[in-house]
Amino acid sequence: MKNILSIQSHTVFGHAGNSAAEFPMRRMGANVWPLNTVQFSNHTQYGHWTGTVMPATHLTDIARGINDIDRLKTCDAVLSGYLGSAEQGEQILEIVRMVKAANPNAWYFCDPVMGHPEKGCIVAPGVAEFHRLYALPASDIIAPNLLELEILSGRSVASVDEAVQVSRELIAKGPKVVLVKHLARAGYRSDRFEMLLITADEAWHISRPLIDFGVRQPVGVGDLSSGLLLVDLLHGLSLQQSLEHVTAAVYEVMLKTHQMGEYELQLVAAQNAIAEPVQHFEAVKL
Ligand SMILES: Nc1ncnc2c1ncn2[C@@H]1O[C@H](COP(=O)(O)OP(=O)(O)O)[C@@H](O)[C@H]1O
Ligand SMILES: Cc1ncc(COP(=O)(O)O)c(C=O)c1O
Ligand SMILES: [Mg+2]
Repeated sequence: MKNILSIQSHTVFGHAGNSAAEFPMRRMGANVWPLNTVQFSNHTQYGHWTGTVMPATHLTDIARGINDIDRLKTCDAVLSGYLGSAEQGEQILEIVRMVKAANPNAWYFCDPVMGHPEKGCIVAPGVAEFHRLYALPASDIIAPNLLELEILSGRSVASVDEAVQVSRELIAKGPKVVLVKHLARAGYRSDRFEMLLITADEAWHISRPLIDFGVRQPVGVGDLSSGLLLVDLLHGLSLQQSLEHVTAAVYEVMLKTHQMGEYELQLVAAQNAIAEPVQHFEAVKL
């Protein structure tokens, strides 16, 4: 069994952060150790929420406790996502160092959640800078959406070719794999949802249909995509197989959510389709 220390938000109601990633990762057969950066009533795109941002040292305190019982050496990957404060970022990198000291083969998978002015995802000040300056070089795999790719690289990205080029610039700074989770306006077509999976010498493109959710787009899609990709790669799937599985599984969740007329991702209802999607999309090597 693979063990994943997943450091993200927890929403008591609905699905974002760990509340979007934990169950699907388990459903795919990985052990998940959820470590929550915040405990909120609901995700921030509702516009208001209640709850608490964990003190930054709470994160290292928990990791130290796992080290004290000598289990950190069984951790195969640290996954980070939505942070409650920039200070938490420093502690997460300390945790990555602790895990890698205990298991030199462990990976650090960073989903650089930065907030989204148009969508209304709200993230604390300093978190974007933390991801650009410190998390990027420390990561083994990084999974930005288009805006995050532009902020990480300091470059504007208007096409698939540019996205590949800029991803390779990120790879030169640390990570070995870049997942561009949503190409949006930089994709080939405006009526498709497109992603890229890039290494130093491979680039894979995939696309699936867009579903009309109106103005209320479901949240947590990125968190779900990152979690599933990490499990697939840990299980030894190829880049192509992993990208195809993530795309189909997330599409199944989106379809189920739309069919049920819900705003929150219907992860439990779609669980069998996450594990064995009926949908299939082919990744194309660029
Ligand atoms: N098939 C689909 N049809 C319509 N919208 C989709 C589909 N798949 C994903 N989305 C939407 O695309 C957006 C992806 O968000 P984005 O900001 O690019 O990444 P992240 O989820 O990491 O924030 C989300 O708002 C999600 O609801
Ligand atoms: C608490 C919380 N966690 C995580 C996210 C990230 O969600 P997504 O996967 O859509 O980027 C959000 C977005 O609003 C959020 O409010
Ligand atoms: Mg995201």
